[in-house]
Amino acid sequence: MKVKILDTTLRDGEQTPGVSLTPEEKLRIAIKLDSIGVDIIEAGSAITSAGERDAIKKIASEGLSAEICSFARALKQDIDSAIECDVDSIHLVIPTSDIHIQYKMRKTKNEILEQAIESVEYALEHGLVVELSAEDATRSDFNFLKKIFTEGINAGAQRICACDTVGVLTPERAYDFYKKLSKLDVPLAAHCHNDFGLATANSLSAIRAGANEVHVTVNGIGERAGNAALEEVVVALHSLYNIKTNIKINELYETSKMVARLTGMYLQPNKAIVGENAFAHESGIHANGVIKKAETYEPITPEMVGHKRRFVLGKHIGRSLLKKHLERLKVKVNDKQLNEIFQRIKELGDKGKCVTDADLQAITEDVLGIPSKKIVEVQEVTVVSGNKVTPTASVKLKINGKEILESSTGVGPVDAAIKAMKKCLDYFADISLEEYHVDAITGGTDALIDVMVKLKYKDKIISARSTQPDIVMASVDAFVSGANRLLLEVYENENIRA
Ligand SMILES: CC(=O)SCCNC(=O)CCNC(=O)[C@H](O)C(C)(C)COP(=O)(O)OP(=O)(O)OC[C@H]1O[C@@H](n2cnc3c(N)ncnc32)[C@H](O)[C@@H]1OP(=O)(O)O
Ligand SMILES: CC(=O)C(=O)O
Repeated sequence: MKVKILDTTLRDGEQTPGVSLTPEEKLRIAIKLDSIGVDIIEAGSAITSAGERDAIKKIASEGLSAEICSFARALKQDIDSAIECDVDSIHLVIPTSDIHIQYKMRKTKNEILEQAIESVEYALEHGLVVELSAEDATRSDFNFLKKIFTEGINAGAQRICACDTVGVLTPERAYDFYKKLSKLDVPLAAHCHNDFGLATANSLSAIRAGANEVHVTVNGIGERAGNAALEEVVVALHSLYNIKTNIKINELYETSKMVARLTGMYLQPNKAIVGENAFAHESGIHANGVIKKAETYEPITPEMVGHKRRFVLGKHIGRSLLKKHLERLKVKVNDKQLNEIFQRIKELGDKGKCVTDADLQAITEDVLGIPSKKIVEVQEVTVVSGNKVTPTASVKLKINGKEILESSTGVGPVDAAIKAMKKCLDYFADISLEEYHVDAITGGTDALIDVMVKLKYKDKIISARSTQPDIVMASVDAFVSGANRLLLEVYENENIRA
C-alpha cells in the first residue's frame, strides 16, 4: 500500500499568522516539494490575491511531476480563479458542521448540499479534477457528511477529504471516523490540525483506517497550532507502520530548513525528525550509549532523514563524551586532568551556563597549563550608530601576526561590527555566523549581556560565548573567541603553519 501525500505548505502552511511568501519563494518551495516526491501540491488559494494567482500560475506552468492544486470555496469565483491559474485540480471546500453552516455560512443544510454539488459540476465542466472536502467534518452530523460526499461522488468528484479543522479528533475516534468514510467509492484524504498536538497521530490513524491520501505541511506549519507535519507522518509511516509513500526521506531535513528559512517560521530545537536536537546528545548516560551503539538512543539514523548526529557540551556531560570532545581538540589528558576538566564543566553548568566549545578549550588549556594560542586578536573596534547615521563599524584584527583593518555598515552596530570582522577573516577562511543569541543576565540598562554564537567553517560548527556589559564588545569577543577556535582547527587540519 502506498499513501499519497498532498502537501499544503503553500496554502494552509502559508495561512500561519505572519507568513507570506512571494511568488518566487512559492515556486522555489514547490520545485523542492516536487523533487522530494510530493504527489499533490496545494499551491495556494487562487482567489486570495493577484500575487497568489501569479504564484500558482508559475507553479502550474513549471512542468512539475506533481499534480498542482488550488484551494477553492464552493463559489464560482473561486473556481474561476483556479481555472485562470491552469491548475490540474481543486481542493473544493464546503463546511458541513451545524456550527459552520448556521453561523458562518448562514444557510440551511439543503442550501449547502446544493452549493456543493453545483460547484463540483461547474469545476468538472471546466476540466478540473475535484477533491471534494468537508470543512469541520469531524464536528458534523455524520449522516449529512455522508450525504454530501455520496452526492458529490455521484456528481463526479474524484476524491473526498474530511477535515479535522479544529483538531478535535483523538487517534481512536479518527480510526472509527475515517473507517466509516473509507467505504465510499473514491480515494479518501485526511486533513488534520494540531490544536491538541494530535495531528500526526490522527493522520496515522486515518491511514490505518483506510485513508489513501494525507494532507501535510513541512514542519507542521499552518493555521493556529498548525497541520500534521510532512516529516513526522512520512517517517512514522515508513519506520513504524511499514507503509510507503513516494517521499525521498533523506531530503526531509534539507526541505525543512528551506521552508523554515523562507517562511521565517524557525523550529523549536526539540521538533521531531528535523529539529536541531532530534539527534543531539548531551547527557552522559545517553552519549555513553550512543558512542557504543547509536541505536541505544536513536530510533532512526540521522542520515536516514538527511540530518546529523551532534554531541553537545553541558552540565549533564559524562566522561565518555568529554573524552570524545577532547579527542576532537586533539589533546591528551590523564585521569586526574580529565576529572578536573569534568568538574569545571559541571561548575559552569551549575551556574546556568550553556558550555561552549570555546569554554572547553579555555578550561582545558588552563588545566593543562598550556599557554592559550590565539590566532585572532582584537586591536581596535569603533562603532557609530544613531538616528541620522547608517550604523558603521571599523575593526582592526591581528590575525596570524598580520594587522587587518576593515569596515562595514549594518542594520545596527552589532551587525556592522560582525560584518567588519568577517571581512577581516575572509582573507584567511570563509567563516560564517550560523547563530547569534543574546540574553540580558541582570536587569536594567547596565545589565550583563551574554552573547552566544555558532560559527561555521566548511562542515565544522563551533559555539562560543562572551559575557560583558557592552553588547557590541560581548558580540565581538564571542565572535573572535569562536573564530580562534575554528582557525586553530583549520590550521591544524589543513597543515597550514600557524
Ligand atoms: C479552514 C481553512 O483553512 S479555510 C481556508 C482559509 N483561507 C483563506 O481564507 C484564504 C485567504 N482568504 C482571503 O483572501 C479572503 O478571505 C477571500 C478573498 C477568500 C474572501 O474575502 P471576502 O470576500 O472579503 O470575505 P471574508 O473573508 O470576509 O469572508 C469569507 C466569506 O466566504 C464564505 N465562505 C467561507 N467558506 C466558504 C466555503 N467553503 N464555500 C463558500 N463560501 C464560503 C463566508 O461565509 C464568508 O461569506 P460572507 O461574506 O457572505 O459572510
Ligand atoms: C480546509 C481546511 O484547511 C480545513 O478545514 O482545515
